[in-house]
Amino acid sequence: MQKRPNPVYCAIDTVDLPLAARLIRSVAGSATPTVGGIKLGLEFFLAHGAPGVRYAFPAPVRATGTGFFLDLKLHDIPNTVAGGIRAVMELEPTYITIHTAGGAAMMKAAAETAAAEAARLGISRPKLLGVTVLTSLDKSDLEAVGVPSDPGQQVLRLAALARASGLDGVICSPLEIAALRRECGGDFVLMVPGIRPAGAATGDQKRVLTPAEAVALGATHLVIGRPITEAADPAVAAQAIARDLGAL
Ligand SMILES: O=c1ccn([C@@H]2O[C@H](COP(=O)(O)O)[C@@H](O)[C@H]2O)c(=O)[nH]1
Repeated sequence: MQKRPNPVYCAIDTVDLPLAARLIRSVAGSATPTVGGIKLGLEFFLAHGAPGVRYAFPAPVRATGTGFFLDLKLHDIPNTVAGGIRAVMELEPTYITIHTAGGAAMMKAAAETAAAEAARLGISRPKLLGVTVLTSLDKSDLEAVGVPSDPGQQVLRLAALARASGLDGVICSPLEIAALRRECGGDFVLMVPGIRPAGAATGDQKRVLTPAEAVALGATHLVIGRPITEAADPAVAAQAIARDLGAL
């Protein structure tokens, strides 16, 4: 039977550089990777920057076709965010995140800068994804910061703004996938954290579903961190998820 592409991006959230390199090798370094991509974000990038990315996620591992999601969640004035995009382009990320709450002008500046820099460097343009409502937040958290809508409505509003501003997709929780697919169409990238295999600890995540549920609803990619990286054997944990999704 034809295997599906593996939709799982494994979140490597650690400041321990050798550990990050080991984790990446274990899930993505073999001839049959157990994840479709690697996500490096705030914690890792603040500690190790671009040299750390090149060390922990070297070209031979990327050459297996493993995607690279650089989850920096940029949020500043348009000129500063454009500069941030320029600064990481040579790492050739597949995806970069910016906060939709930074507004339309910021998102447009980021999208235009990514396209112009990719052309100048002769590399593929990274896809820009807008962070909507963090998956660790629920309705009462939104109310506490002065947003009276429920998370579902707020995510739809921010995703529409992201799309109109030239972004390729958004980060959303699994609970918003179906509505976003209806509103934003089949090509809009839905990168979905808040994913927990049945029985796994939710930790600080509040809007969660299982990997199979999120894929059935129409997620493009799933972001899964601790259920893989904190397992006794991360490669085996990732393999079980991939098998469940028909991707191995
Ligand atoms: O709304 C968001 C946006 C980003 N994330 C990131 O995804 C992973 C999830 O890790 P788990 O260990 O599977 O909870 C993490 O790197 C977050 O920074 C998110 O969870 N929610």
